[in-house]
Amino acid sequence: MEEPMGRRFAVGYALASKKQASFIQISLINIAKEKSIDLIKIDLEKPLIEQGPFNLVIHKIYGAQWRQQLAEYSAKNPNVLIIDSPDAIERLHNRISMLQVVMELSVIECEDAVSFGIPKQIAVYDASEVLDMNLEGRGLKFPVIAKPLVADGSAKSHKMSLVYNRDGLSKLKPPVVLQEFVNHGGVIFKVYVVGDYVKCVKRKSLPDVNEENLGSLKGSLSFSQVSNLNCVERSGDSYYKMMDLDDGKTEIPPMKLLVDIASGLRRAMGLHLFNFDVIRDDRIGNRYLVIDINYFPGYAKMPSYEHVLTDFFWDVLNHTNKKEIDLDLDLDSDTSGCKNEGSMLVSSNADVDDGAANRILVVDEKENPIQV
Ligand SMILES: Nc1ncnc2c1ncn2[C@@H]1O[C@H](COP(=O)(O)OP(=O)(O)OP(=O)(O)O)[C@@H](O)[C@H]1O
Ligand SMILES: O=P(O)(O)O[C@H]1[C@H](O)[C@@H](O)[C@H](OP(=O)(O)O)[C@@H](OP(=O)(O)O)[C@H]1O
Ligand SMILES: [Mg+2]
Ligand SMILES: [Mg+2]
Repeated sequence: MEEPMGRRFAVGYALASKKQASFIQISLINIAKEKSIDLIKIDLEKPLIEQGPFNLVIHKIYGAQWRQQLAEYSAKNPNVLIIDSPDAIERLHNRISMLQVVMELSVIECEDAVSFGIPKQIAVYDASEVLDMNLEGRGLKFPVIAKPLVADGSAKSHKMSLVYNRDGLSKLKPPVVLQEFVNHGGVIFKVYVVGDYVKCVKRKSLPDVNEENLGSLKGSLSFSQVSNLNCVERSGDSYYKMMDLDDGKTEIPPMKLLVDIASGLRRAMGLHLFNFDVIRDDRIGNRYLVIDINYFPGYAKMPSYEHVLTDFFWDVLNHTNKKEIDLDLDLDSDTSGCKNEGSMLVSSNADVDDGAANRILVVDEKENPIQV
């Protein structure tokens, strides 16, 4: 669709400095400009209400103050799109409510023998609960992953531990979620969603745990952001070349399933910009588990993200009114219209020095890297 002559759109972005540095690449600015879209930084030191005018505001900022600013801005500028609503984003800040929504997607029809779900998990709120907890009685068995209950973007919220046995439980600092560790062949699928666009990439994950070795393993092992460990500064295409895993043998989950989950989540959560992590349960061949959902993830790691995001901005800016965008989440029931790409790897990392890429690094209690 051609833009009307002379009409330009302003997209204000409010992002933490690290996110801004990775997302606001010159390539994105230029591609958006060609489509008459100007990306404008929102100054977080000044009241939002004094900035603009914007046609669309995108944001990933935490806290009550920012929510208040958005509410005031929205009240004064009811026709400006805010993507996404802070209330809708909030659900992803708690690892229980985050995955609960997956369980509510009961309408998805799967091909023969293909199923999806979430790992068994329980929330532990109090340190005293941990010590005499009967895991088995609560439907869990070792090993489990302990994840901070709160997923608020802080470094702390990404600090996890793989707990092999009862000894490992004593070190936990509730509130945490204890989630069954599911062997999945060391590969994770990251499914990026941008409106109705869906893209799946493969990354390295934690290696499988052999049940026979459980007795001999020390209590627990700490780790953080495993799937981002090979992340390098973006330069040209090198970001995703380094990170995407081209092991030549792991097939991605059926794309129809991923697109259906993506559009189900989009509607159920009322969000346009997120990704979700999927593993294949090694115990049951065609069972896929959603283990994490992230708001406004690292899109710059997604091939051609500049075009994908620019097309998305263009689409939402050209809906005739704001209501239509909000309703789009509920009314767009035809998933066959989703733009998705069946195969994940646009690039091969065969030409990349794979020395580091072949290792999974975890950190011990004192943050020393260990190789597993
Ligand atoms: N239930 C599970 N079974 C097996 N491995 C898991 C499980 N949950 C998490 N993992 C592993 O731990 C890693 C981190 O878990 P998770 O994605 O929940 O953390 P996160 O810090 O929120 O990640 P992100 O950086 O994607 O936000 C995953 O990428 C995967 O390698
Ligand atoms: O720190 P928080 O607010 O939790 O957000 C992170 C997400 O949790 C991660 O999922 C993002 O990495 P991926 O895009 O590889 O999933 C990660 O991407 P980034 O490190 O490239 O910004 C972050 O968006
Ligand atoms: Mg994750
Ligand atoms: Mg996460």
